[in-house]
Amino acid sequence: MSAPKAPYVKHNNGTQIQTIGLGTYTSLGGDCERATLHAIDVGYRHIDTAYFYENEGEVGNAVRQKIKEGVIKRDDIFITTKLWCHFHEPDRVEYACRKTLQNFGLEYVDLYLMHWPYSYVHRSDNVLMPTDAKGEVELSDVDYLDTWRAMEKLIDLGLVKNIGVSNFNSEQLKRLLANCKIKPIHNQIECHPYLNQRKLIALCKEHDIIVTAYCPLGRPDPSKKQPGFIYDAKVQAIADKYKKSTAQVVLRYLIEIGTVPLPKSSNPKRIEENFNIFDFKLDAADHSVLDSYNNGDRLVKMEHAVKSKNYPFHIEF
Ligand SMILES: NC(=O)C1=CN([C@@H]2O[C@H](COP(=O)(O)OP(=O)(O)OC[C@H]3O[C@@H](n4cnc5c(N)ncnc54)[C@H](OP(=O)(O)O)[C@@H]3O)[C@@H](O)[C@H]2O)C=CC1
Ligand SMILES: O=C1CO[C@H](CO)[C@@H](O)[C@@H]1O
Repeated sequence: MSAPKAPYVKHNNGTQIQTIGLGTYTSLGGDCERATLHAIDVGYRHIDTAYFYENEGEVGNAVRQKIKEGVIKRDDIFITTKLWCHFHEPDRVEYACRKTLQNFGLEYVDLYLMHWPYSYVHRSDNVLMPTDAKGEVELSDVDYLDTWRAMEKLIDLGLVKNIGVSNFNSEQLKRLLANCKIKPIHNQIECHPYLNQRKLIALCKEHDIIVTAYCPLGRPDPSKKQPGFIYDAKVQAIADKYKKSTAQVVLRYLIEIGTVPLPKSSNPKRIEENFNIFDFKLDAADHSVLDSYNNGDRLVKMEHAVKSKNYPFHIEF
């Protein structure tokens, strides 16, 4: 299968990242491996996973198989994974990263993100959401600056090529930028027409931080009363104009407003569809329609962490 071309964004440090990545959250039980294999054949060179998704092994199997088949070399593909909240104590960070690399069966990852700015207590490596007797998630108060300093060391150790953050708000980003040796190259945030994040994107751009957009399709669900914007008539009208699907229109929108979307799919046809977006461009009128959906609705609220001083969603952006 010949791979269609997808553009790359370039960071000031020389790192290049394909402007679309395969999301993998909830891809499990072989689906993630099959999805990653297919995505690589289709032309994806950017895969997003996390320790929390419990599928790093499946991503690693697929990547190693494609390297073995000669389809890609290791440095053709950009793999992002994330440090989970129970590994934030600085003396757990290197251990967590090595464990992740073991899961992948790889020697390094291209990007290691701090998944959230808040932290949990560590009960065991496999207890991802530790809860107390009342069933409440046990938060801890590790300062993300301390976690970050431990992440900086991973670069010198050769375990990761780049480091970044996820779900950081504007104040957390500014505090981190003012107190770090190595600046984050990424902030991965929820971004879609209901929450288009213009202000946070602008701040990131100012500081040379690439924004990856999670939930780019808004986790559509046709069985729901409110199935999501990809089922909306106004988005359908734009899609008809370009002979594209509504998902393709939304992914283009996210690229054109300055993000790198990470659509998750484990369906071969949709994996192809989501990549086939580099032969059209939206016009100003389309942007106005898509901008009009921006009502601030967040899908991922993580309300169990609202009492943490590092909960990111108490402020506007
Ligand atoms: N840093 C963070 O805190 C977070 C990061 N993420 C990352 O972002 C990725 C994307 O976000 P996610 O939450 O998965 O949500 P998405 O918005 O990507 O939605 C995924 C859903 O959309 C369906 N879908 C995919 N393509 C299409 C299409 N073309 N038409 C119709 N339906 C489609 C998928 O079904 P199917 O598989 O059947 O195609 C799946 O049900 C995650 O997988 C993860 O990698 C996500 C949340 C938080
Ligand atoms: O990456 C993630 C996937 O979505 C989850 C919520 O549904 C988040 O907990 C997590 O940050």
